[in-house]
Amino acid sequence: MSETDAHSHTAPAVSRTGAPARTANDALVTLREVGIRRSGRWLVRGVDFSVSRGEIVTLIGPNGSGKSTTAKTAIGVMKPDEGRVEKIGGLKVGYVPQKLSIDWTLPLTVERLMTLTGPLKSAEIAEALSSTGILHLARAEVQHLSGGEFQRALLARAIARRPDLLVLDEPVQGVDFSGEIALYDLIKTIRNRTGCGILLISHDLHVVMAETDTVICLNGHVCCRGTPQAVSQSPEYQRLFGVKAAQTLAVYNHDHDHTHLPDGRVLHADGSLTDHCHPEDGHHEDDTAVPDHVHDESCGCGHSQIRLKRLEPGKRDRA
Ligand SMILES: Nc1ncnc2c1ncn2[C@@H]1O[C@H](COP(=O)(O)OP(=O)(O)OP(=O)(O)O)[C@@H](O)[C@H]1O
Repeated sequence: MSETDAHSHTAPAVSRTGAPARTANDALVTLREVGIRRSGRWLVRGVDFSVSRGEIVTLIGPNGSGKSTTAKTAIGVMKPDEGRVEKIGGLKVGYVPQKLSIDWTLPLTVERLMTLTGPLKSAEIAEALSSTGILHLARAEVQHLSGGEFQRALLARAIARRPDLLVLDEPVQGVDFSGEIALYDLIKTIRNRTGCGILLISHDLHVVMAETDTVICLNGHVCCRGTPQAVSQSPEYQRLFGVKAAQTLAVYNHDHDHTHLPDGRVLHADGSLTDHCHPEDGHHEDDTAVPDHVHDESCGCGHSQIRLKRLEPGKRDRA
């Protein structure tokens, strides 16, 4: 799609073509003016972006806007009818598809699910399950997992082979709100720990965590792109999702003000150690924010490691 296309409008701080500087270097995969045509119609056209190491790029857009098509094209499952996809040599991809064909009537353990797409050593399985917090479910039947546990199992399978690029097509489906936040937090942790690039698909911006580096808003073509805050303010996003959506949009940020040590003690941001984390112990910052936290059983005190803040559009919390 050309720059003069009627659907391409450049808004302040949201560039139709200008991805952040970091994407120019070290790109794992780059889509250049990609178009996919099926049954005589263009599903997407003029799609242009890259994902670099350590970068989280999120595709948002309405149903049928071409998010999955674009992700599949990025990893080579679909071939472009115009434009091209460039990848670094030997690119290793981990993929969590939107739909999975599993025969739910057959017994299938989490361990077995991990190896359905190829062999893995037990140490690799254990490490991946441990990273996603479900090592204790290794022998559990997949059909008995909760929505959040199942998504964690799929994530574990995708990261087990240490991919350079992780492609996650709606990784929070079937997960409740606090579970969504925890999963996005986990995805960010994986990115921070491994340095992989992540291409994430989400329906809309309100669940996209502020740590997403670049949001690309699709509707058969790239409507706009930029940071979550910038995209939420762009005329293209507001046209697509409605001004009300942008006004009521909350980009959720969280910050860890304490760390749980292996021995059960809690290391606070000010360097002090306590046996528990109590909101009233004076270490927590601004616990009056609404909503200020979700319950996390691992905390042991009814207070969460993850604190949530509903931000007004355009405002950014502490990193
Ligand atoms: N192989 C195909 N042949 C024909 N049409 C297709 C094919 N694959 C996808 N489509 C159509 O392309 C459009 C985009 O589909 P896609 O799954 O990429 O959208 P999406 O943005 O991921 O949607 P959703 O949010 O509902 O998951 C849809 O109208 C879909 O019906």
